[in-house]
Amino acid sequence: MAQSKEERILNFVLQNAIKGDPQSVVDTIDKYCSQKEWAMNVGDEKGLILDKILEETKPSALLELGTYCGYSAVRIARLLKPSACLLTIEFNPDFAAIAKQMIEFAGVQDKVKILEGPSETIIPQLKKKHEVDTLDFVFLDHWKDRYLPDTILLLEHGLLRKGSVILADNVVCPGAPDFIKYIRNNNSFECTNYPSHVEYMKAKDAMEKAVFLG
Ligand SMILES: Oc1cc(-c2ccc(F)cc2)cc2nccnc12
Ligand SMILES: [Mg+2]
Repeated sequence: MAQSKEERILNFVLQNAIKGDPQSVVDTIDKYCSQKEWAMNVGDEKGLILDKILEETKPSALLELGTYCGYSAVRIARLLKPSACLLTIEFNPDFAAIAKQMIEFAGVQDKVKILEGPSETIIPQLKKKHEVDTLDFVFLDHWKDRYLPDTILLLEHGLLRKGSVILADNVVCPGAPDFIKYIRNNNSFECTNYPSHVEYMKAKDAMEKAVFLG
């Protein structure tokens, strides 16, 4: 069976990165995806914005929507304190299987838990099934038409607290206009836009940070 692009990315990491070194895994994925095959990782340019917001927030309970190959899960986990935990939801089982191996190779498996399935099913289970109280940080990087409904689900299920940070990738390209319209007009959120570019490309993109005010 022909290898998928995601399998090629994983194999390149397994053969070229340093086992147990998350920075080398991040750098190796960026090298492959900028030089060989484009893939929808948040990438190095937007990754630095993500790093900075994580270092400011110092979160303990984190949720990511859209694991893909595990690039941002490894990128996030490398900055977390030992007691912190990142839950990452991935709908596609093939992607989830790749991400699991990527996260284990990077050595961050103790801080990351992959939840396989649709976000609309898993988010309502976070409190009772996954022992979440409230989330300090949420990274939205899945299908853009799920950003708004999943944000509303987080609110409805009491998963946000005063100061919770939501960071959304791709608010320019591919874009999430309904999410942006909602979050910027909702007085319970303080929004900041971070202009950038599509990963590994010159095309414009941006990230949006929304702090929940309670
Ligand atoms: O970061 C991203 C970029 C793109 C994407 C696709 C095609 C283009 F032409 C440009 C950008 C899609 C994404 N889907 C889910 C999560 N993240 C994505
Ligand atoms: Mg993205």
